[in-house]
Amino acid sequence: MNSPEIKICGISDPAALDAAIGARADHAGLVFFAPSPRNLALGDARALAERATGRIGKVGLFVDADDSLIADAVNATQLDALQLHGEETPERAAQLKARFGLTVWKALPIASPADVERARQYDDIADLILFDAKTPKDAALPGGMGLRFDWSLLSGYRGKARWGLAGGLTPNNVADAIAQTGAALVDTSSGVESAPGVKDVDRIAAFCKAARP
Ligand SMILES: O=C(O)c1ccccc1NCC(=O)[C@H](O)[C@H](O)COP(=O)(O)O
Repeated sequence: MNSPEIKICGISDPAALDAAIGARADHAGLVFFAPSPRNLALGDARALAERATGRIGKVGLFVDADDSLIADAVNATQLDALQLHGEETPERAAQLKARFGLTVWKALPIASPADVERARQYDDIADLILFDAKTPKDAALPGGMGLRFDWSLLSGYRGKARWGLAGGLTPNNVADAIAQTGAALVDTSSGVESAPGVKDVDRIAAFCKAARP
């Protein structure tokens, strides 16, 4: 089994951050999307980022955000990466990469082979493609809903960019997900929570141990 990088997304309190760091996760996801139960006010994000810097990667999560929101978040937290989780086009992703000079992850919602094929449009732009489960059209969130997709859809994927797997990953299924897909990174949010937006430090530890025994 390959040893993938681990991202714990939707970190919103110091105990969860310390648990991710203690479990040797590689990235902490900080959500800047108001409808999310994990959304961070800039002041809270700044405090978490100060605790994280030098100990874990800081990935800012945005959904079709304008430059000013991204700039405010970057200035407050010195993000290491931007995760674009909306309808951002390759051109928008390239524009943000040029403006902020940061690593750019593009999340793609997956439910069909055609959805996977879209990754090719970001091949020379995104530093990582994050394959995530497509959420229902009327869903409040485009991610972070604990939904899985059919991992076999990725078996034929041969893009240039590194790619990661998200969507419904838990301590109980992440080892299978890695074995089945060979993902270079695994990402979870709901799967390590006791309630939406409430991270469970024991589940964070269990997820990281299962992903990287
Ligand atoms: O986490 C959120 O609240 C969120 C809101 C809006 C867009 C994306 C969001 N999360 C992005 C992530 O990277 C999640 O970790 C990913 O979607 C997997 O979430 P889950 O299925 O809950 O593990």
